Amino acid sequence: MIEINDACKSFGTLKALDHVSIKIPKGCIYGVIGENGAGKSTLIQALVGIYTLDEGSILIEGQPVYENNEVKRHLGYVADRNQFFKGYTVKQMMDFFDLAYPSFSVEKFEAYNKVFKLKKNAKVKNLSKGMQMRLAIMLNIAIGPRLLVLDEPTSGLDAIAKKQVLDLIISEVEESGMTVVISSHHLAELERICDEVTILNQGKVAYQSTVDDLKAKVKKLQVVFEEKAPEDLGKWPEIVNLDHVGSVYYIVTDQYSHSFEDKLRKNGARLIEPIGLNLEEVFIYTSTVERIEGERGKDERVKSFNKN
Ligand SMILES: Nc1ncnc2c1ncn2[C@@H]1O[C@H](COP(=O)(O)OP(=O)(O)OP(=O)(O)O)[C@@H](O)[C@H]1O
Repeated sequence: MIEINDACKSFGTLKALDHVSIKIPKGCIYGVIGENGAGKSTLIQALVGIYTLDEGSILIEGQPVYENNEVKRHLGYVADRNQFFKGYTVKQMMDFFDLAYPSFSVEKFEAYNKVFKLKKNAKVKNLSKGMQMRLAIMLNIAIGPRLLVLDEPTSGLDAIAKKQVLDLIISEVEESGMTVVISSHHLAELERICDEVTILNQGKVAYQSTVDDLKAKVKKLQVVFEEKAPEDLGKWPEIVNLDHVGSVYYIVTDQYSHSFEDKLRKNGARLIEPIGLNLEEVFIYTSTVERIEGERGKDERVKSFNKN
């Protein structure tokens, strides 16, 4: 279990993390998603013990991670830009990891490399960005980590390599029960592999949910009203985006339920048809809504979009 409690981190006056709290169950694949500059890398670097926090705490299985070698021994970290030793070959990097991590398995590395096919005598600096990313992922999974943290692991990978990387992560989680934290703005990929996600927006938690819940609550509805749409429709608290083409209204809600449909019907809706949303669209709609944690943890919402 990983507990991120009220994490705050500023760079000068910029709040890169603003009271972020996340609980990650063991064996979970957890997605941290957000736009450029949302704070994903800052959170990840605090999680792996590179940054200290200004306020709050991060505990991995009850232990702080910063300057804690015992915790770091069981932690794999794939950064968005990985640092390798200049002039080292793939084999030398493997030997280095074998020396540094008691749990590193050369056999596992060799098995992964049957899929990823890196030349062992190739110099790492001569590998493409995608190949370097594959190497970093193989090295870190071969540690057999309890926690694997990946910052934008699929950036720079072609479609086939992306699938291979994500499939490898899923099969390792199934086999070893490790916990994975993965950041990305490639949401379509996370949707496939993640159990839970936190959406960050300007350093704050904008949304936090299981992927299934998120998709069940955030829905786009196509609605036709008997006569005119209610005057105040754009002000309804359940609605995060509203559009219409002629008499057809497109309503995005982040509080979908049968009672919301009943409310629409009581207000003259004659036809209500859900339209599928993928996580990418869910992200776009929810990141326009800032959530402010109230004193008792109750969500109070400020809607930043322009209501019709
Ligand atoms: N070392 C630093 N010094 C100053 N500002 C920083 C530093 N690291 C990050 N920031 C700022 O903090 C904010 C969050 O950055 P961060 O890299 O965590 O975002 P991100 O969500 O990972 O973005 P991206 O998807 O572009 O990688 C940004 O405004 C960034 O400019």
